Amino acid sequence: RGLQPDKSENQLFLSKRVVTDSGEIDGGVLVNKNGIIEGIFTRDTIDKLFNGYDKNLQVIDGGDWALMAGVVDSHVHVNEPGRTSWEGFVTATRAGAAGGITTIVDMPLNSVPPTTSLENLKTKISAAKEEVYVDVAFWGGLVPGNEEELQKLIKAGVVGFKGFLIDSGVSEFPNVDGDDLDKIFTTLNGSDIAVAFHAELPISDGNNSSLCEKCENLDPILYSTYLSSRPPQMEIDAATLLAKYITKYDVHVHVVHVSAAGVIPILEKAREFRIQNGSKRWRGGVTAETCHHYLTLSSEQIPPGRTEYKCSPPIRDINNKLRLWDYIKQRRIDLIASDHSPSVAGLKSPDFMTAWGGVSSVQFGLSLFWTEAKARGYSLSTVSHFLSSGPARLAGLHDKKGALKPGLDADLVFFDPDASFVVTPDKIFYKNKLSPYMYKVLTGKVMQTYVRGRLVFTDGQVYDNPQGKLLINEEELY
Ligand SMILES: NC(=O)N[C@H]1NC(=O)NC1=O
Ligand SMILES: [Zn+2]
Ligand SMILES: [Zn+2]
Repeated sequence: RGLQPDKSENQLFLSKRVVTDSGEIDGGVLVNKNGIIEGIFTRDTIDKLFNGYDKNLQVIDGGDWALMAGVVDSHVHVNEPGRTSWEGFVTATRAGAAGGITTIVDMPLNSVPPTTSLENLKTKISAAKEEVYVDVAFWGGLVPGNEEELQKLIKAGVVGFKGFLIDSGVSEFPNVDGDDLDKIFTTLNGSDIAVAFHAELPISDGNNSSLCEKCENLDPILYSTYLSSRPPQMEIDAATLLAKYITKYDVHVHVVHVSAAGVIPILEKAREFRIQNGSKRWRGGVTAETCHHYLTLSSEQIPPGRTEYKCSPPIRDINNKLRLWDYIKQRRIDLIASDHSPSVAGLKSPDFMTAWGGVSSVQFGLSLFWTEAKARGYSLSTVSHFLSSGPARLAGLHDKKGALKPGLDADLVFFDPDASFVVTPDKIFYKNKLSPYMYKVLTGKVMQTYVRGRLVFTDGQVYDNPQGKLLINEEELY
């Protein structure tokens, strides 16, 4: 596919279902030449204001397709440079475009080097700069001893920091422990940005804290063996530790990929303490994310040897999944992301104990969430709340991204909420065509994606000339 049409005109996107924060309207979104939303109008107003339409106005009529804010996926492991055979900026952002994702936020680990210093961020940026199909922002990484890099990374425009409380699976990104946490929280006290944690703590049984003492005699081909090696208590213990820091320091703490539902009340108690003490931060500066795989899948349905389902924390039982959905309903979870953490097929051998932990799903988030959400009676506004505005708010991008509102970037998706499709390898744009959703039927299909008013995906194809930008402070880098 060649070049897309120039964006030299104002545009009017029409839809019978324009999805705003407060519900759907029959109307349109006016976008200026710079790709910024000028206004949202009802059909009546459009007929009056744009009577006969201006010659210089390009009208794009989606008809019955819903018009939504682009998805912001705040949790994507792009892995470039260093593990580019696992994923890369070209493939991850093309997959994003095909999935209605208009901004991804890259995780600091699995790339070599990891994003733990300003120099390393520059290395990553030179890899990303060549070609991105949607906008890309960056998390910085927290590892033992990199405190002096944090302010530099903030200046360079990282959206926040991410650290592990348990082995990360890659040796160049060691986890942080008690002493490191004291330093990190002291260094970042009062800062605006979020500090995100992979929140599992190893269970210590006294003298040995191996992850799988008791599982050694169990069959590693069975999912249940892996599941029993990472019980909910590991997430509960980590959340309890973070709650202590939340009450001591003024830092936005975000827990990524909550699987164990019991984490949520612990974080809420810590948030309540913050709010009682006058915190003016969004959600008291305590937020929780869960992922599509925890809301879509459950442990009972994972076949032996199918390690494309392996991730950490693990996918738990159906009761846990239903509790997470209750928290979604009650808006006690703040956002949903993919945690797309791919690898090459060779690392996904049938042994659950040794296979790479990570699910690939960037590109399918919108349809995955809608498949479950529609069946539960949720609106598309709810979808945008969890997939667009929540993640944009976490990443501090809410003045540019995440909603259909005047002044924000015209990152738009035409979504057919009634269509369905089967996930097949030929539809996948990310690099390694592995997925726990392979051959599953999903409801809701991304028809077109626009980044700042520019068409990047249509008719199942991504346009060849990339329109994405890196969301960094370029002038602070060189
Ligand atoms: N290193 C890495 O990406 N780990 C991720 N994979 C996963 O399943 N959970 C993670 O945190
Ligand atoms: Zn993680
Ligand atoms: Zn992750």
